[in-house]
This record gives sequence, structure tokens and C-alpha cells, in this order.
Amino acid sequence: MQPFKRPRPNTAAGPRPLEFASNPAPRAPQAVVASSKGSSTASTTDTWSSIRAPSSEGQNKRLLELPRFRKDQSTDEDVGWVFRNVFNKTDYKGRQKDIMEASLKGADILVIAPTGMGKSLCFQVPAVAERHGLTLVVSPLLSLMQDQIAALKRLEIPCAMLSSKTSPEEQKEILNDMESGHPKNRLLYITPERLSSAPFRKKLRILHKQQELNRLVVDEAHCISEWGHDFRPEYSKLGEFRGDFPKVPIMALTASATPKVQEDITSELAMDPDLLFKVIHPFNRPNLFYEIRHFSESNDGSHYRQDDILSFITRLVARGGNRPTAGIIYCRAKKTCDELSAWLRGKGVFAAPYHRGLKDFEADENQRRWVENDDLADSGKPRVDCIVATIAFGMGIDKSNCRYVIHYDVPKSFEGYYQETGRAGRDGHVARCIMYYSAEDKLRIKELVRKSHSSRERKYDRIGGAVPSQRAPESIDALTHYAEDVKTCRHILICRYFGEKVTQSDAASYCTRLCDICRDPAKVRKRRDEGLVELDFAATQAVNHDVDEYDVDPDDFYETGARDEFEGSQEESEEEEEEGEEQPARKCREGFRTAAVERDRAQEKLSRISEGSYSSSPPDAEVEYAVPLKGGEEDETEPQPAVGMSPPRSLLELSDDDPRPDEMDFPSPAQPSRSDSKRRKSPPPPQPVFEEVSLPSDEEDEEVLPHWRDVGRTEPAKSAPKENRPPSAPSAPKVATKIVPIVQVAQKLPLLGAVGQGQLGAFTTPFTDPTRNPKYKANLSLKNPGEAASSVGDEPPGKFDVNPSNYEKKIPVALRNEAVVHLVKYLQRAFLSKHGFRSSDSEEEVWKDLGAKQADHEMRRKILLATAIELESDLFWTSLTPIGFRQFLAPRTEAVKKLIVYDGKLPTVEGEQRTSDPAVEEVVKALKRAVGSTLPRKKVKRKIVDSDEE
Ligand SMILES: Nc1ncnc2c1ncn2[C@@H]1O[C@H](COP(=O)(O)OP(=O)(O)OP(=O)(O)O)[C@@H](O)[C@H]1O
Repeated sequence: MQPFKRPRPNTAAGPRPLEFASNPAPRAPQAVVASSKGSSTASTTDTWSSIRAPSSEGQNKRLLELPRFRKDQSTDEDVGWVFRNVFNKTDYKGRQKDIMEASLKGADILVIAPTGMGKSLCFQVPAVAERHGLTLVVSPLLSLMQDQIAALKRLEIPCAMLSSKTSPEEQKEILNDMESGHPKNRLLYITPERLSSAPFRKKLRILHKQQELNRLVVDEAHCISEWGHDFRPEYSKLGEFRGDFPKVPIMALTASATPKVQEDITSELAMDPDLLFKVIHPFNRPNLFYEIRHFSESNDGSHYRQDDILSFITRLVARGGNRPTAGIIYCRAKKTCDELSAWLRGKGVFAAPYHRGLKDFEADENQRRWVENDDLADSGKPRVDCIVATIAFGMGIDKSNCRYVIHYDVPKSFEGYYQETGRAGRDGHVARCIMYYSAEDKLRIKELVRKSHSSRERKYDRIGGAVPSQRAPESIDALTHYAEDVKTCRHILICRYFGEKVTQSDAASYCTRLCDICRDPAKVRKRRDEGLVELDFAATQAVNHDVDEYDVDPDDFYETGARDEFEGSQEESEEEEEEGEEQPARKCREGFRTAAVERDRAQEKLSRISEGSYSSSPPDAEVEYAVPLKGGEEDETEPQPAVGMSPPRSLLELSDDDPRPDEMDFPSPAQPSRSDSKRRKSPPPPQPVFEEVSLPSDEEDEEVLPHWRDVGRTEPAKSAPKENRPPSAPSAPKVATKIVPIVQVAQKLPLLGAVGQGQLGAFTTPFTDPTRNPKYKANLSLKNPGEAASSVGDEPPGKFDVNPSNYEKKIPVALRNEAVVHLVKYLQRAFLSKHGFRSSDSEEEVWKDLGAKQADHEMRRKILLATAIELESDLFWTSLTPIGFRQFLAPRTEAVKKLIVYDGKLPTVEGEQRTSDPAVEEVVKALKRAVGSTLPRKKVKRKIVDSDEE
């Protein structure tokens, strides 16, 4: 390697170049034109040789007028010399050359190029080719900076990074260098937090005054859009740089940015769109085999996935002659990383976890062993082939021969999916990208994204700036559509998402049967249709999922990209400490955690389903959601060998002995056996209702919620086959015809709000079975008069008089009505749960079964009895908080009236209008009393009379 030697000005002469400031005669500008056909100088040996440049020629010509040219500007020849002799490269990749030359000319530049394309060189080469001066590089992660610094130092390029890991002596040296007038460092890596710190700004001003501040580079610029508003607010302050140093050019680089994110980046950095040199490389990664593996969590998703992954890895390694084969498995939760990696290790895979919960040493060591797995294998040292990681892993890691990226969970954004899969096959050889996809996980991640996005938008309202677009709900929607599509090539879908226009005639060049759809669309369709279990059940699972699932490290969720701390939360300069600056990351983390576990989301889902806006499929998909709870049927379809469609040699560099790309396909994953799936698909255990002293918890309650969600759905819910019913489910009798109206009443109501899930649930517990606690009313009346926690209606919180004669005045009639219906509904849900009914059981089937069984009849009587008792209790009313009440503001008098009519005829059995059971009569009376007192007297009376007359 030829060491880097650059003619340097005489630093002994001290600060010099005021002459530049006083005489800024620009050199003759050269046209910077982004050709739509790509650069003539671009190498044709790489996969990015065909370039799309959205900027018009006219626009780029305006770059010539930029007032940023300098007298002693370096030339294009310098760029070439540095590229060859300092960086030891021969051929430019993609538009590298154009970008480097535009950089020397002082243009603002936005580079969008796929992972591994060589974006770093785009700013490193010009930084070194400049005759003097410093290029500032803002980078989100310490590990990323460290890697780049290490690579530059190997090339003997003077550079440095300022971070919490820089020793005080080193920091001093770097800052002195900045003030020296002729800094020896050519590149200085910093975090956005550092850039916005006052002391550093001071140094920058000196540097700038001395004409030594060459350029600001923002690497991984999508973070501006992603993080600028919540996680790392300093990202949204980068635009201040332009305000302070208007003539210093800026370059932003990223691997993934939709047109919207591009806008965010340019506007946040205050780049003039008319003067912007924008280079967008094609997004396609033709050597990646994209595949979605649909499955249903009702068939025990974890077992299915881990078995499938093991089978995949084993076969891949065997095909590769048992050579070390590197891959990444991305999981959402740290716990999953630990468990899955341990399980794989037990099966003989060289697997290790990586996430922010590990000790520094352990994580670094696992990463190192993965990056160097080939060398370690040769030397017989412990290695890691399969890293099981959160998305904290990967950004900036330059490993060329990663052969697969598996998404164990659905990623949180399209951009994330693209970036993460992009870490496979950087060497250009075929690599596999598999995403496991279930309807349950889809709902889960959508909810997380929705929550997180709304809080970011609220912040946006407060602090201004570009609306965060990455990880927006649209992004996750696009990803789920992508996953559920069975018609369009995945390569094309990806490119289209990022705004690339793919014409019919171009389409063939995007994919050489290197995606599951192009390979075998029928098989994909079949698996998708089987995997997308009945949507309601999916919704239940999504809502009910263990809190741990939501306990994702928010840093991971926000994709810090590495476990390393960044300065925003870890490093505070003395000045910042004095100013008591908040630690945004921690604050955000706390906020996120709170938000993520919030469970009161069912209502919105219901309404979205009802409105038909809650789709789990792309518009053109022909999915039948109402697949009953079925066992994991084995996919008999063997993969079809592809014929005559192997990718070009130049791309895949296959030798005759290598497996053809077609052979990279693997038989369909091991499905759980029928016996397994039967064992695993058993329904949740029946929930106790009255026999035990507790009602279902909120989560358990949700178990039956989907039953109510059928309202307004266009697809009729299919019933579960009989054999899939829980054994405890009653069988088959005739329906009691009068039962249906109450179901409909309940269905039309919103789901439980604060009252149902909180106070009411807790309140109901001790006296759900009045036969066990016949004195509960007396107890209640002794309890807490005047001690209720809140007021009702519009009154301010405070003491509330629970005297029955008073509460009626204070609680609006409509609200009481609401509460009554909710209570009944709640109790009925408990009842359904008790009997183990699930979403897959159609409403009709459930009630049919319930209607003719004495036990069920009895249970219903108990429900009503309990309801009546509840309604009569003072505690019921006082337990409703103002918030709870306001949630019920919409008047639902009609519904209550129907309920009363219905109750008047209860309970009914086949052939009978009315039971002679006196206990039931009592219940009905109690209900009428309780409910009737909340209704306009006249109307209620009439209705009840009508009902009685029937
Ligand atoms: N013109 C080139 N010829 C050969 N190798 C190159 C060229 N340009 C870059 N590389 C190499 O390609 C690898 C990837 O480069 P780099 O890390 O800059 O990619 P990137 O686009 O920044 O990827 P990421 O988005 O993952 O950060 C590096 O090892 C780099 O040395």
C-alpha cells in the first residue's frame, strides 16, 4: 500500500488563510450533471452501474453558481489519485466518481445507495483530496465511527473521532488541532449531540473563520427523519449548521429513503432543493432471495419458527460443504434472542445473541466472532456463525459474506426490513432473506408503530420540524402488504416502495427468480392463505400477548443500530451538565415502555374493522380470513426446480461447481406434525366466572373480544369445526330465539373502556356470585360511603356522596344507560370465556349451543342476577370515574330499551316463552328496576309493557 502523503501547508506559520476569506475567487466551475443514464465513468462491473438520477439537468447546472468554490480547490485528478493510491481502489462503484467530483465543487449532495455500495468513500475520498481543511462527519453510533476510523487509520489517513470514549488528552489534542489553522486531521467523526454542543460550536467557528471547515457529512441520514423528533432531538438541530455556516456544503447519505424521507432530510438540513446534487442508486439488490414464510401462532409459532430455522441453517451449511456460514436472525425482543440462540447452540449451530441487554464485553465479543467467523474457524477458535440479534446489530458492520438474514418477527418498518436484509450478500453472491409472518404479529407490530408514531406526532406539534415519516404507520402498512402480496415480484415491490418507477419492460431485469413469488406463486398463495388465520383470533393474540413481547428495548425499537451508547444519553459535556440538559433517550424509553404496554386499544381496532378500514391484506389479495382454528397442515408442495433462469454470472459469480441459484431454494420448512399441532392448538383454558371469585382479567377478557368484532365485517366468520372445539363446550342444541337481540345490542357497543377494564372489573370480582356472598349488598352499603375516589359527570374530582338518592342526580341518564349495557356485555363475555369459546366460533354456533343447555341457562341466569345486583349497588356507580363516564357519553337509550325488552323475556328455552323459575323472575325484576330508573319513565314503561304483552 502506498502511504498517504499529502502536501501540507506550513503549519508552523500559524493560522493563515485569511487571504481565502478576502479573496474568494472561485475556480472555473465544471458542470455537475446527473445523467439519467448514469455516469459514463461508472464502472460497469458492479451491480449499481445503471443509475437513476431524478435531478434535472437544468437544476444541476445551477450548482455552478454556488458561491462555495475556493481558490485552491482540488481537481478531479486529485480525486482519482486519492481513490487509486490512498484507498487502493480501481473501479468506481455506481456514481461514486460523480459524487466525489461534485463534492469537490462544493455542492450539497444527497446520496441514496444500497447497503454495501460504498457510500463512505463518497465523502472520504474528497475529504482527503482537498488540499487542506477538515470534513466533519456526523454519525449516529460510536461503533460505526470506530469502524470507519479504524479503516481510515489502516490507510494512514489522519482522522479522529470525538465521543465519550475519547480520552480527555485525546479530546484536547483534537480540539487544538481544530484551532491550529491547518488541522492535520482530514476527517473528524462526531455525533449530532456533539455538533450541537456550545463548546464544540465555538471551535467550529474558529475553524470556519480560518477557511478550514470543508464540509459537513451526515451519514445514515435517514436518522434525521427517524430520530429527529423524539429519540435524538439533536438530529433535528442539524439544520442550524447551515444557519451558522451557510457556505459550507453538506452531504447526506443513506441506504433507504422514500421520497418523503428524502424531503425530510433536505429540509431538516436546510439544503436548497434547487441546488442539490441528488444521486439515487437503484434500490434493487438482485442477488438477494426474498421470501416470506407465513405461519399461524395458533399452531405454536415459536416451535414452528425455530424448527424451521434450524432446518434451513442445517441444509444451508450442508450445501456449503460445512464451511462456516454467517447469517443474522433478527428478533424483536432481547429475551427471544437469548432463548433462540441458546436453543440453536443446543442443536449444534454456532449461535450467539446480541442486544443492548448484554454486557459490553460479551456483545462486542459475539460481534467480533461473527465478523471474523471464517478466520476463527481456520484457527479453531470459538466463532459465531449465526448472530441472533435485535436491530441494535448491524449498522455499519462491513461483513461481505453474510449468507442469510432472517426476520423472526415482523420488522417495524419497510425501511428497517430493507436495511436489515441489505446486510446479506454484500459480496454479490446469492443470499437468502426470510421473514416469518403471522397475522398476530402483524397486528402487534402495527399497534406498536401506531402508538409510537402518534407520540412522535404530538412532539412534532410541539417542537416543529419535519413530520417524522420513517416508521410511520404507512411504512408498516406497506410492509404488510408486501408480505401478503402473492402476485408481484418482491424485488419490484421493494423498489416501488422507495419511489423507483418499474415499467413492465424493465420488470424482468429486477429478479431472476430470486424471490418466492417469482419462483412459485401458487405455493406462496397457499401458505399465505393458511398462515393468515382467522383475523379475529389474530387480534386476540396480538392484544393478549405477554407484556414481555412489548418490553422491547425502545432503543432497539428506535433502531439505534448498535448497542453502543451514543452521546445523547451517555455523554454530557460539562456545560451540558451544568445546564441540566435532559436525557432524551431515557425519557423516551420510559415513555415508550408505558405506551407499549397500554392495553386499551381494542376499541379502535374494532371500529377500524367495522369501518372496513382494517385490512390485513393488500387490496388485490384474495384472502379468506375466516380460516377456522386448524392444525398446521403439512405443505405437500415441494419446491419446483427453476429452469433456465439462473442469474447472470457477473452478478452471482457462480462457478460450475457452485449450486445454481435454483438450488439455493430449500424444501418447504418442516411443519409441525399433525399430532403436534393438535396438541398445541388447544384453546386457552376456560376462564372462571362465578364459581371462582374472579372475573377474567383484562387480558382474559380480550380472549373473547373478537367475538364482538364480527360486527360490520364483510367476511362472515367461519365457525370452527366441531372437532376443534374445546371439550368443555356444550354441544349442539337449538337456539333460543330471543337470545339474538341482546348479542346484537352488545355487539353494537364500543368495547370496554376504563370502566370495564379497570374499576368495573375489579369491582365485580368480590360479589359476582351472590349465592356465595348473599350479604354483599349490606357489605357494600357499609363500604366507603363518601370515600369514592372520584366525582362523576362534569364535576371536579372529589368526594362523592354515594347515597342512592343523590347519585341519580349526578350521573347523567345516558351515561347510566351506557354503563348498564356495558356491564351486561362484560358479564356475558365472561360467560363465553368460561365456556372456552373463541373468536373462531361463530356467534350463531355459540348461542345455539348455549341456548338449550340447562347449565348454560343457569349460567345466564347467574349473569343476569349478578348484573341486576351490580346495578343496584352504590359502589357500581361510584366506581365509575369521570373519564369512564365520558367514554360513554353517546346516548344509547335505544340499546338499553332493547335490552330491557329482551330481559323481560328471559330466560327462554326452546318452545317456551318464559321460564317459571321464580329466581329468574326476580332477576328480571331487579334488572327492570335498576335499568328502568335510569330511563325516561314514560318510554321505559311503555316498552316494558309492550314486552310483557307479547
Ligand atoms: N469502488 C470500490 N471498489 C471496491 N470496493 C469498494 C469500493 N467502494 C467501496 N468499497 C468497499 O465496499 C465495502 C462497503 O463500503 P461502505 O461501508 O462504504 O458501504 P456503505 O454503502 O456505506 O454500506 P452501509 O450502508 O452498510 O454502511 C467496503 O469494504 C469498501 O471498502
